[in-house]
Amino acid sequence: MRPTDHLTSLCAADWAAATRHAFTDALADGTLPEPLMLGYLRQDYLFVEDFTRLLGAMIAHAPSLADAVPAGQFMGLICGAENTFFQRAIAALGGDPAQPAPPHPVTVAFQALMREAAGSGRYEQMLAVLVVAEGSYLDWASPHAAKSAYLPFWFGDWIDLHAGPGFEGFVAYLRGQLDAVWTDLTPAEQHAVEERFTTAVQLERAFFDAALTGFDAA
Ligand SMILES: Cc1ncc(CN)c(N)n1
Repeated sequence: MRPTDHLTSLCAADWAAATRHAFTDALADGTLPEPLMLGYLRQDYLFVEDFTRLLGAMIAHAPSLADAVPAGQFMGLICGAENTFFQRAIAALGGDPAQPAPPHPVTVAFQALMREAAGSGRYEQMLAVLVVAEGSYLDWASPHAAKSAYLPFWFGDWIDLHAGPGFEGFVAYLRGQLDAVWTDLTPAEQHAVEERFTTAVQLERAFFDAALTGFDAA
């Protein structure tokens, strides 16, 4: 079994819940109330800030230029099209993208996880969080890719950013990086990756649970 399949198998119920969630089902149907999407995007913009720093740390720790280039290209997407999406969508839904939301406890927990991974100095720890963050989004968004063109852009573009051959290739690259380093890790290091990975999946699930309830209600 691939190491990244082993990691997913450790938290299969949470993975399934995070990738087949009522929040994303409603988003893809276009029935998600706009205030819930706005609350989600304002919290997720806080997530993206620390995600960007984590990706930067991962690039800094990549073993070679070839190992770093796909992540460097993805950084351009995050700081380009995705950042612009947040600003456009939050404004269109009635928010102010220049006013950060008060962070919800789930967002705070996710920020802490990403900062710990980024500060660990350990490539595999950084990859554990990145594989979850991008792999879980690929899994929920891909089945809905054909619907995106018929949705308001704040739903449709969010699906498009997480589906399609380019994003599939990026997730495959992240998984390949983690798979490649796994066998050289000590049992303690592998256990630390398992902890980081399963915690990240729990938080992905909790993030969508909170988004469905309404972040602003917290
Ligand atoms: C919480 C969360 N996890 C993952 C992603 C995918 N980039 C995201 N935008 N937000």
